[in-house]
Amino acid sequence: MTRVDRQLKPECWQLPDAHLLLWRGWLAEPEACAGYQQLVQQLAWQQPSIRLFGREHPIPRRQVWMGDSTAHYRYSGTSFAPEPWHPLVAMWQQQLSQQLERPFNSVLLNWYRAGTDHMGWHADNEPELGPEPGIASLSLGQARRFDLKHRYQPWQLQLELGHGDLLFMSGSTQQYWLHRIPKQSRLTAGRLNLTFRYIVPFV
Ligand SMILES: O=C(O)CCC(=O)C(=O)O
Ligand SMILES: [Fe+2]
Repeated sequence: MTRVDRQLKPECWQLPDAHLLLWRGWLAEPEACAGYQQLVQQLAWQQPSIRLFGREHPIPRRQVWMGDSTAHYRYSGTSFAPEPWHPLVAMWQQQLSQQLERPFNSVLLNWYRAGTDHMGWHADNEPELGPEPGIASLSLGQARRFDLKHRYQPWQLQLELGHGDLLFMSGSTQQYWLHRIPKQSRLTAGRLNLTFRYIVPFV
């Protein structure tokens, strides 16, 4: 994919308290396909447990935390050191920082092996992300539904994130809106999602 293609206008929504931009096909088909295969095969996928109402539950998907060594990530009371950058992911990180004009020093990769893997309602509002985090989310593989709902108003939005699509969430989105990847049990193919973030370094 050329630079010119990537400057295509994104889709955007006039949503109160949110700022969302979506570039369909930010990665061209061959690059997206090769990326999916490489990352699924080469990364050390984990299934950590999270504590919910006093009980430990393994997350319903696989994940890897990757980034600069200073970008620690706190999850369920524990601080995780990131895996070193995979060269392909490092290349996308640089392209995204340039296009979106902001630094990203880490990425959470989620692998949904089939439609039964999912992620519940949450916001990416951890204190180490700062007050108005910019989150760049790149999807590869099976298209999945991405739901958003306002925390205080009866407003919802459903998007579909497809192979190679880039979604950028910024401004007050994480403060006012929750998002999730619901189960779609009939889907059998896998999907990868990479959320590039900037974590205030932990020294
Ligand atoms: O898989 C997705 O598209 C969403 C991932 C997500 O919300 C997250 O990593 O915080
Ligand atoms: Fe999220």
